[in-house]
Amino acid sequence: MIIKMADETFTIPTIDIGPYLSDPPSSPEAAKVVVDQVRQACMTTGFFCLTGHCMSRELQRHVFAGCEKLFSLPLEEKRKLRPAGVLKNRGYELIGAQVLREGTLPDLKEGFFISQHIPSDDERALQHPYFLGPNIFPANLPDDDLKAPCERYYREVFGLGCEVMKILAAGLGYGEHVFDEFLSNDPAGFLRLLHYPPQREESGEKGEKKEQLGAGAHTDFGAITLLMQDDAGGLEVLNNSTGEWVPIEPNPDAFVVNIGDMLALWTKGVYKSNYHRVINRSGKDRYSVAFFLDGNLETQLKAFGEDEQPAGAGGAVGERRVVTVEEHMLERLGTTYGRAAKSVLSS
Ligand SMILES: O=C(O)CCC(=O)C(=O)O
Ligand SMILES: [Fe+2]
Repeated sequence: MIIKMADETFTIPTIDIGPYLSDPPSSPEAAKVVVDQVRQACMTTGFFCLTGHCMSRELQRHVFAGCEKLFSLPLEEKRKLRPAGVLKNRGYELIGAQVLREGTLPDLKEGFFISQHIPSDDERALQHPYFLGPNIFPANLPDDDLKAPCERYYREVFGLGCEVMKILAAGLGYGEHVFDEFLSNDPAGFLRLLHYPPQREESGEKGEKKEQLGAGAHTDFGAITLLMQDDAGGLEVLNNSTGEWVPIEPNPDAFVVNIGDMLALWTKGVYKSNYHRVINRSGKDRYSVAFFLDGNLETQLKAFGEDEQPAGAGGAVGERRVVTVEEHMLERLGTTYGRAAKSVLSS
């Protein structure tokens, strides 16, 4: 019998970025330590817990309180919160709408997307109707319960995400302006408020049912993700060399930051976009808020230091085509949500 030992080299560090952010600046040496720690995390697990940020605990609590109120609305109210037209990533996402891992049951979670509010007749929304458009909020929740804290949180977490991108740029060696274009032209970013009902570890008899997860194993599509989780726990990261799922313990002071597929592509896999999943074994409801930094929809995704290469999905074999951020996002969203539709149809 082979007994798998826990791999102590697979650690998800907690990195205090305070010395990098501090105003007046702390010593260049202290800022460099932050840059190096972040680079190391990106090259190994692709995950770190970020502390030393300026977001207030009060705002975070306010957003979580908003999540509870939103998700406890009657289902028929939540179902109405769907965007018009082709706009994705706004409004309510039903339990079971997404299958992140092929072969598993639809995820046991419900979500709600918020982004920058852009009126539907705005030129930017007309040009990018899939990702730029108006936010949707439930009419029967006071603005102060959900809209106001979430809009403020969105602005602040976006700012924090941009700071993380600066730290990444400082460690990458392609110059401090390497992400300037990506972060220009109304860069896209999305908040996803998430609710995971409690679940039993195994649903159904062994072998009879497919695996049920809160969120199936997946990598994130964008550049980076900043996640605020409550105290329920359940987020796990894959240690590829042992196959073990490593929990990320909740820390109210920390954002969980992870590298997404775009950074892996830019760095040709030097920065890891790692698999993670959620199983809510806490016996109570779990809430989390993910912020995905997806950037300038027109940016072409190609590895740093290369003029052109086939990137992402969508390019035919042998065709040297570079996809844009928008094409990449559409392809990834199409795959995971398409799977859920198939799974519902076949169940
Ligand atoms: O809820 C979590 O802890 C993780 C969510 C997640 O991985 C995602 O939405 O991509
Ligand atoms: Fe994720």
